Amino acid sequence: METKLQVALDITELNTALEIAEQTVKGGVDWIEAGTPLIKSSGLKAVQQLKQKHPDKKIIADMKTMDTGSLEVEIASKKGADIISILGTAADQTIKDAVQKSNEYGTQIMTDLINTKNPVQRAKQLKNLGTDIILVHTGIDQQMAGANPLDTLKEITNNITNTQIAVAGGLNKQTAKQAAKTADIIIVGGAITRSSNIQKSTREIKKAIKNTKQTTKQTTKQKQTTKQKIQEITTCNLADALNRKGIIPIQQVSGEKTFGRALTVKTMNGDWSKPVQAIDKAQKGDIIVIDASKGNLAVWGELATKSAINNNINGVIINGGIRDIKEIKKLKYPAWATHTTPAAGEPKGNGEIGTEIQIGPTTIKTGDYILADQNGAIAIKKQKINYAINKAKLIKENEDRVRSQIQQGKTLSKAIELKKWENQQR
Ligand SMILES: O=C(CO)[C@H](O)[C@H](O)COP(=O)(O)O
Repeated sequence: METKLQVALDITELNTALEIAEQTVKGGVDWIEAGTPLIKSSGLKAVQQLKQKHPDKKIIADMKTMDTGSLEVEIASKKGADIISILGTAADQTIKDAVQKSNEYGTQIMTDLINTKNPVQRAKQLKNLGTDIILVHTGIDQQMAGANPLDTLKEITNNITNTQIAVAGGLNKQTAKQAAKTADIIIVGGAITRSSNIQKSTREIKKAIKNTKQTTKQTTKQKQTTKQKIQEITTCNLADALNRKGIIPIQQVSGEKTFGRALTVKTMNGDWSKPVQAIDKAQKGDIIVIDASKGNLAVWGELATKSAINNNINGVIINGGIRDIKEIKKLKYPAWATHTTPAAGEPKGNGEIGTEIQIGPTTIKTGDYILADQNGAIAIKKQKINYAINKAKLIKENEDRVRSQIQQGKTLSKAIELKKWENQQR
């Protein structure tokens, strides 16, 4: 069987999902999935409308059923689904009921191995329970921590035969191509739905999975670095990704966006001794984060800035005052502070470098990451950095989709189907 390309419409606005589906069909997609978020926000009319508009395409209802297998397969089948997804972690009885009901309706069951402890063992059981397609799947939340489905796919395809294998989880053109060497169905969500040209990206992925014999070494080469991802996101995306955690309440004074590890400094009002000593202690690429308890006197100015530039320090953030603004701006140095003032204090040597500090609601430790731009600054715990950046990028790509709809003349309220989110209980 030729490898199939299935687009996963994991979006919450039905009209947008239908428009995207249209484009993917033009790009040569084989199967169309009503993603779980789409079904949960718009109901099974998403499946119904997709089937009405694309009667020749297989429509997948990504129900992720965990219980009442028979009932959920029945309602999805009645609405026009050709394939219904059931969670592999569901009870065997749920799977059996789902399979039986799908046989009655002439539909198929795709069991999703997402989050299964022993995927190979469970896949064997699912096959014996009569499931038609086994899906190797790394969920979107797991992807944020850097996981991908390719290793599990290898294990599954080495151990399971005579059953169709699907794969999903952050696949892009390169990884889809690699996966298509062994998988029968390649499921792609974000790399198509969040791309700026849906038709083109569908066509490219479709083409890539056809030529699976060619070398696939480029996976790692093409992987975006943290630095590249940082260039694409803003602190607003990051604030959304972190549910408003880590906000440092300060204002930009000078320079552009910056990113780096925090070197913390605790000092007192106007005491610029420890901040200046921190310049000598900081590593290349660090950001000096000073807590001067919003003191009215400046603890940083032009000379400290010049010294920080010499030491390749990525910026300064001050819970307190800064001065020499004209000069610092001229140097384009990335600087944030609570206020500007012409009055500096004196170097008394109070405080500590590298100690935990608290600015507003946020505790910052040396080694935490900082992203700062025109909107403000955010501290990210080092254990959360990959998740935070990946999630922020995903949020940014979702916004891009809305952005392009506005560009095409839709109002914001229409593009996001705003009314749908109103609390209808009240
Ligand atoms: O089922 C899903 C999430 O649970 C997605 O549809 C699936 O992961 C494909 O989307 P993406 O390519 O964005 O990961």
